[in-house]
Parts: sequence; C-alpha cells; structure tokens
Amino acid sequence: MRADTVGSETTWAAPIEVDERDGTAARPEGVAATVRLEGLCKTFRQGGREVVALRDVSLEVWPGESFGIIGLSGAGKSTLVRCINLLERPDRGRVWVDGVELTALGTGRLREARRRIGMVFQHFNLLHSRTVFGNVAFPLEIAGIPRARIRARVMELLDLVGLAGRAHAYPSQLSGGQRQRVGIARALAPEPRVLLCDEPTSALDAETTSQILALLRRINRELGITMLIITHELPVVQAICDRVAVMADGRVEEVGDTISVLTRPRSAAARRLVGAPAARALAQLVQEADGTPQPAGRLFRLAFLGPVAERPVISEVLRAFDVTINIVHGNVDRIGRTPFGTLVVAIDGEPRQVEAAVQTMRSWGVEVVAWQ
Ligand SMILES: Nc1ncnc2c1ncn2[C@@H]1O[C@H](COP(=O)(O)OP(=O)(O)OP(=O)(O)O)[C@@H](O)[C@H]1O
Repeated sequence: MRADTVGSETTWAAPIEVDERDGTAARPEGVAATVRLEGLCKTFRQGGREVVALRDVSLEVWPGESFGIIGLSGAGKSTLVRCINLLERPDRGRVWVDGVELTALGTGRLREARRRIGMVFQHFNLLHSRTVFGNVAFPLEIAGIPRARIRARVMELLDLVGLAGRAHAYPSQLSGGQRQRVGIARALAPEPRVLLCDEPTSALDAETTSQILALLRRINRELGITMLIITHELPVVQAICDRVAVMADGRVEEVGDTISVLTRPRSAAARRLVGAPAARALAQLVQEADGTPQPAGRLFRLAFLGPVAERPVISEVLRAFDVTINIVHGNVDRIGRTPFGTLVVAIDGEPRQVEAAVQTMRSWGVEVVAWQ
C-alpha cells in the first residue's frame, strides 16, 4: 500500500494492482468495495408518461480505482450518479459507500455520510459571490471546522490543484480549467473516500481537458481516492480509467478493465461506442470520394496490443491467403500507459479465405471485430 498525507490525516491508497504491461486491473483480495450498487431501478413519471432511467443496475467500484461509466446521452448515467449520493431516491435497490448502506439511513445520518462523497460537476457549480478561498472553505465551514484548520486545509488544497496564487480571485476572473480546479479542491476539502465526477471535462477545450484529467489521475494515484467518472467521451475513459462500465438504455451492458472493453468490446453498446470514430471516418471517406463505392469486402476493426504490434500482420496475411485488404482507417493510441494501434480494414475474397485470414490474425493475438 502507498500512503500520502492530506491535511492532518494520512490517506491510505488502496492496494489496487495495475499491470503496467497491459493495464489490466486486478481486484484487491478481501477488500470491500468503496461503492456498491445492488439492483438499482428508477422510473420517472411526468404528465402520465413513464421514462425508465435505471433497470436493475448493480456495480462495484473497488478501493483506489478510477472507474468510468460511459454511455450515450440518455443512457442513465446522471441518474445513476444522483442515486449514488441519494440526491435521487432509487425506486428499488441498495447503495453502499465506504461500507455504509446509504439507502438505510435517515436524513440526518445521510447528510453526514454524504461527506464521504465528493462531487465534481460539468459546469463547476461554484458560488460566484465567494472567492476561490471561500468556495473551497465552504463545505468545511458547514461542517463546523475551526477557522485556523480551514485556512491550512484550503491553502494545501489550492497548492495541490495549482491555484495557490489565486486564493482571492472570484470565479468570474478564472478560466474554465481554473474553475474546475476550484471545483476539485472544494470536492476534496471534506476528505471524501470517493470522488464522483459527472462529465468533469465536457465544458473544457482539448488542452484544458488533458490537464484536468492529469490532475484527477494524480489525485487518484497519489492520494488513493477512489474515483467514479461519468462521461460520454471515450478519450476520458481511455486516459484515466482502470475499469469501465458501458451503459445503454438504463442498463449496464458491459463491465471490464478499460483495455479489454476498448479492444475487445463484447456488447453491442460497447461496440457502438468504440466503433463510432472508425465509422465516422469511413462515412467521411466515402463522402469525400463523392460517389465512389465503399471498399469491397467485409469491414473489420483490428486492434494491436503488445508484441503483435511489431509484426507485419497485413503483409503476412496477404502472402498466406487469397484476399485483398484495403485499409480504411488507422490510429495509434494509448490506454493509460499502454500503446495500442487500431486499423479498420475491408477484407475481400472468397468467404472461406476471409474467415481463415481472420482466424489466423486472432491466433497471432490481433483482436479482430467484424463491423458488418
Ligand atoms: N427528472 C427527470 N424527469 C423525467 N425524466 C428524466 C428525469 N431525469 C432523467 N430523465 C430521463 O431519464 C433518462 C436517463 O437520463 P440521464 O440524464 O440519467 O441520462 P444520461 O446518460 O446522463 O444522459 P445525458 O448525458 O444526456 O445527461 C432520459 O430518458 C431522461 O430524459
């Protein structure tokens, strides 16, 4: 275990082991989940119409991990977050945070238990009449912490998020990225066990997004704070999540470590999300070609992770099988620290030859997913 000091308290980082070679996260043995959701259901009723937002959602987020929840708009992500801190009461199901069943608590004890949960919002939700210092101090004032301790803690947090020099500025004088840094410092002030981040970078430009993601990753890794990140953006999950749940239509369709879900998506929902960039690229290509038909053959997405990335796979396949391969889209990327490459290819030929080529690539360790 790693330890770090936050304020006057020592925070123990969770014993989560991440394999640096392939990024897979192993479940820590004998350790209770930091967030545990069991059978959550939620239906909204509005003017005689019913919208089912959550359908029997069960999940575990382990201590110290960074867990992503990804899905398209309307999948139920925000409702899920609101049910974790019980801003929204689920119709059915139970919620535990840090070993305490929130769904069993009355209002007073629930308010106290919520201090274990920090919230980071898409639009920062800062108090505009208060300075940076005042915003971060706010939850500590409400908790009745003595002024001297508040001061020390706030200055320490501003230092952590890189805003030590802006304590007296007002939110209107800050950039979006700086406002989100204030939001993060405020969320950390009561020393929560888990940070719920609801689309934390959706309102930020690309460069600021990567700075904020790096900050969240550092907080997760160095302070050992468990993180649950809601997003509709694949790059967010790719950059900082150890594991990810894919949501669609109120259900969790797939849960796994990020590398597995992104390179070997099993559910239709995950395949839609992962395939979307390639599909967009293909559509653009066809459009640009102005009427040129799509490349002949079946479309496949090939993912190269680890040693197979060094192998001249395409030329070996072309030599061994009577097929043609048209590269539609290629990309080299990174999941956490692990590089991986993807190619979208159209393979044409006699069906048995195409199938044999696909099976051979799989036997070499290439992840091959058919798109048609
Ligand atoms: N207060 C509410 N009243 C009625 N319907 C609601 C309410 N909140 C959410 N919904 C509906 O529940 C479904 C799930 O919404 P939710 O906001 O949880 O999805 P989401 O994945 O977070 O989407 P987005 O990224 O667009 O916020 C949607 O169909 C939405 O219209």
